[in-house]
Amino acid sequence: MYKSPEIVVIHEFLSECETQTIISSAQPSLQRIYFGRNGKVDAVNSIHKRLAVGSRHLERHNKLMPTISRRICAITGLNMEVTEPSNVANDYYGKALSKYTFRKYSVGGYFEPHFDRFAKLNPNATYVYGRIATWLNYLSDVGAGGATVFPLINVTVWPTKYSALFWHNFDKSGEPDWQTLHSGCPVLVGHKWIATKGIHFMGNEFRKPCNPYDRHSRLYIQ
Ligand SMILES: O=C(O)CCC(=O)C(=O)O
Ligand SMILES: [Fe+2]
Repeated sequence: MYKSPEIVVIHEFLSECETQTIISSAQPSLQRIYFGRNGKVDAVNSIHKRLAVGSRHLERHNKLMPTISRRICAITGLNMEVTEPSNVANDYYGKALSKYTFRKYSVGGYFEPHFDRFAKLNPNATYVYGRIATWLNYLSDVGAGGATVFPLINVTVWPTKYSALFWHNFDKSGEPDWQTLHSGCPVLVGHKWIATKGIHFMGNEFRKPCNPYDRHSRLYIQ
C-alpha cells in the first residue's frame, strides 16, 4: 500500500470459518466503547474519539486466536507475546493484559485520528514501551464508508472481509512514526467488524527492523 512507512495489506488472511468463529465469540461481550485511563471514563472524549461497540479477549480464552497469532508471527517476524511488566501493561490495557480487541461499527460509527503506539519514554528506563506495530483484521465488507485512512500520507484502505492491514508505529531508528496517524472513517451503510492485535515493544527489541539513519518521521515534523 505504502513504502515508507510500510503499510501492508494481506489479502485472504482469514477464512470464512475463522471469521465467523471470531465474530460469534466476540458478539456476546460487546459493549459501548468508552475512552479513559486507569478505569475512569472520559465521557467527552468517548463521544469525540470513537463510536462503536467492542470487547477485549485474552488470547488464551479463545482457542482460535493463538493459531492466528502464530500466523501473524510467521508473516511479520514479530513476537506476539506481551512480555511487558504487568503494571506497565495495566496502565494502558485496563485490568488485564488483553490480547485482541474486537470492534463493531454501525452506521455513523468511526474512530478519530490517533496513534496506536501509546509510546512513552520512561525517564527511568532506556526503553520505549507500547504497541510497536498494529495488525488489523477486517472481519466484514462495508456497504459504504468505513475506510481506514492515514491522512498525513494520503493512504486509504477499504475494509475487505478476510484481509488484514499491518504497519509499524515506530520508524527504523526507533522514533515514533508521526506518519502513522490513522482513523476509521464513519460507516455509511452496513456494519464494519474488525479485530486488532497490538504488537508490543518488549519482546521485539531484536526482531523489529532497525536502521539508525532512517529518520523519515522526524523530518516530517521539523
Ligand atoms: O477502524 C479502523 O479502521 C481503525 C481502527 C483503529 O485504528 C484501531 O483499532 O486502533
Ligand atoms: Fe488505531
